Amino acid sequence: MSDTPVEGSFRAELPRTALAPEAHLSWILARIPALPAVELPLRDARGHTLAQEVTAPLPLPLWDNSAMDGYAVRAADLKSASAAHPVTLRVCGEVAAGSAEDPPVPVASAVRIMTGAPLPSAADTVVPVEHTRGEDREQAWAAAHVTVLCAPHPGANVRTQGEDVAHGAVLAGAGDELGARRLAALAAAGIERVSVRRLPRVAVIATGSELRKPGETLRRGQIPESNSVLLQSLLAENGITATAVTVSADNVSGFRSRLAELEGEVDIIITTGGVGPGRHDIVRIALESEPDVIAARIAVRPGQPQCTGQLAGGAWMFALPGNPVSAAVSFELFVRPALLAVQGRTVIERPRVATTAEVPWRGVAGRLQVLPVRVAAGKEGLRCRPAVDPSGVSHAVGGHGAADGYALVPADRGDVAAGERVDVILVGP
Ligand SMILES: Nc1nc2c(c(=O)[nH]1)N[C@H]1C(S)=C(S)[C@@H](COP(=O)(O)OP(=O)(O)OC[C@H]3O[C@@H](n4cnc5c(N)ncnc54)[C@H](O)[C@@H]3O)O[C@H]1N2
Ligand code: MOO
Repeated sequence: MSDTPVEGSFRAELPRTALAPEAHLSWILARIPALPAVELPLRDARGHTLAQEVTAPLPLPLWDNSAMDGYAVRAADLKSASAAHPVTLRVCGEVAAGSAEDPPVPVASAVRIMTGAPLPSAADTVVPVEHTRGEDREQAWAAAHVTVLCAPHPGANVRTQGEDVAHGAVLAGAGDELGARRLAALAAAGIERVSVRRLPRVAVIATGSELRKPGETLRRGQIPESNSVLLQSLLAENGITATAVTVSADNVSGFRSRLAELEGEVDIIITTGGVGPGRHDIVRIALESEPDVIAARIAVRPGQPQCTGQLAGGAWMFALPGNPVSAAVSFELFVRPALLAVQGRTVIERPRVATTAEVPWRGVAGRLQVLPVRVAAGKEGLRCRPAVDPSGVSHAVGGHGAADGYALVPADRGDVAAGERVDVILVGP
């Protein structure tokens, strides 16, 4: 019995004209729906993207305060102070961090002050305790009279109100990612809740009748399935926990039922496999009835065949090729930027770093070559070398596992010679 998944006719070819990868990404970004804003407590907002600009409701620092443990003084009282001619001031109070007091500082007097305590209004300068002597040489702090051994600059060791962030200044913009540092800045300014974009709900479906769980006994023709691990992990690297991860056989009706189950449950579906022109390439076949999904051939290697667009059920579909490195490169070029764009992220491109090719390799005429590379730091900057054989990249999941970057060789560049400059995006281990 034939296990051909569908009978009858279907488009057996991908479009002959290849679309530039930039044009394909622009097509996606112009259509993929943006996610709604939600309000979250600051502590739950890490990894989210701000939906609105945030301004500082309080200045940072909140008020003038001490940067040192020492004495709050009037600098004018200490103009003549030096180790040879110390000046003695009367100690008339103490403020610690948390104190609400504002003790007076009469002329020729000082207030003991601790780091972070509000500077008394009558003082303008702090002298660190190390630059003073108390009455008792064994004891650093003075009880009633402190002797100052140097003349401080007016304003020394004072952190002035708003010197870090002025009241009302922009702390973070719409489209900024909330990482640890930004969250701490918002918390310091007294912000408790933020308006962020909801994270995308993403389902992964790996398709292929040859696929078995890693570790399972394999008969001829079967292989351990790896793309779902790849995609689930790439999503996690982008702060997204996959809503559902499934592996399905090459069967059009089974695949369509899975899409129907996911309707309304997810924003984005990422599949791998079955987008080629083969008779069992069921993803492309199942998607032919979707009016807003395109089957495209992209001028890139690897990652050439792609089906993408909005399903009638509402979710956005990224049907990536099954070859493991093709799937990984497709995620990097098209899915990752789209995941950021739907969250309103301002910067969606990864920075490119300049490297030197350690060895020569053949380019891919007429297509962007995305070559997995290993990047190392040398005396003259970064160097890169292919992590896989450049002539057979798309299936080379093993070598790809050791890559930490992708070299981008433009379609019109030709071959790469040893010692030439190559742009690389660093993707990490
Ligand atoms: N006549 C043509 N054949 C092919 C063309 C073409 O233009 N004309 N394009 C080639 C290119 S380029 C690619 S890329 C692939 C796209 O293939 P599919 O998306 O249909 O992927 P499959 O055929 O299902 O699988 C390809 C390959 O990858 C292995 N695979 C698939 N899924 C997984 C998984 N989850 N884990 C591990 N390995 C997986 C699969 O066993 C195949 O070896 O088509 C070319 N052919
Ligand atoms: O375009 Mo395919 O993705 O080369 O392997």
